[in-house]
Amino acid sequence: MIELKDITKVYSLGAFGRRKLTAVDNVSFSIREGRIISLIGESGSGKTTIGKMMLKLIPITKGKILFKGKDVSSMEGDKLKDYYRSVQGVFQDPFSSFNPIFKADRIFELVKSEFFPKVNENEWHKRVLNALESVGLNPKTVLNKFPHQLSGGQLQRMLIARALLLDTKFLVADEIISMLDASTRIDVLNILADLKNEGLSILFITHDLSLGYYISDESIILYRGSIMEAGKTEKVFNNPLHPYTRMLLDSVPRLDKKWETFETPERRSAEAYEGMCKYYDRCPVATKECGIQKLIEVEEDHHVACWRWKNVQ
Ligand SMILES: Nc1ncnc2c1ncn2[C@@H]1O[C@H](COP(=O)(O)OP(=O)(O)OP(=O)(O)O)[C@@H](O)[C@H]1O
Repeated sequence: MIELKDITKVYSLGAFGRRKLTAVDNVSFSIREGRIISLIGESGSGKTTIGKMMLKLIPITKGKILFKGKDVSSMEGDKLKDYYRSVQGVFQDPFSSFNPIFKADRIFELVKSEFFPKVNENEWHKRVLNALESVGLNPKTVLNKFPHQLSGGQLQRMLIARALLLDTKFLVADEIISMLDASTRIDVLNILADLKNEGLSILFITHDLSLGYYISDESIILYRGSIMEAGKTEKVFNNPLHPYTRMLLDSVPRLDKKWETFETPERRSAEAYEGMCKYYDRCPVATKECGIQKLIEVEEDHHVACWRWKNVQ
């Protein structure tokens, strides 16, 4: 349904934009209907940049994004509007998506005036009630309230309801539960799982491995803008073959284990990894032969960007 082909994003930095930063480097993946893919990586690995390019919030430097086979970058006017009926995003901080001086349900009125001006008020009200109920919200508790009178979890669910009003087929969910407390997190995760069962596809952006494992069919592990490992979630998590994925999984705190210090390999110097694998400076199994790595299929539905994957213990 949505396909990223060799996507690269280079940001210009500094006063005259002379310094360049490659935030996303030749990334390709696709998401089919009714699937959840987790995009997992530490801060700065390029997750949000990928989500923003998919939502056309920032331009792509190189590569293509196809939605149902059509190039997204050339969409304008009515075609772009159609795209936004199908593809929507929900972001980490629900408070920043609401204007504090207006009631929170104004987000629904804006959807109506922008996308459904001809739908009559009664019909629209019914649609809003349905959307709220499908994300587990009682309309009486959330309608007619200002954002500060609602909790982060309620606001986040209202944003998901807003996306549903648009008949969304694909949702970019960028760290949407990081700011919620544990019990609300599970509620929102379960809502996403229900929506997936109804055919919604989701790019679930997270730095939290356990959330990715809990919810997704497939997982992509990103490091410095490149995919290190990707595949079916069970394969990536139960048989991690990239040293970076191993390191990430080893650093997840476990309830049955007390904290202990790990020996981290000494970092190699930054110059030493010019033309080398992106993980070269931290990798415990790296050798001087580790050039720029491409994804290799190591088994069905499991790809790893490490030629030494057999040496990863
Ligand atoms: N507008 C921008 N201009 C310049 N550099 C940017 C811009 N936006 C992001 N970056 C840089 O691009 C890299 C990737 O950022 P991005 O926000 O995509 O990462 P992330 O994995 O989503 O991180 P986080 O989990 O902290 O949100 C980072 O080094 C960041 O500093």
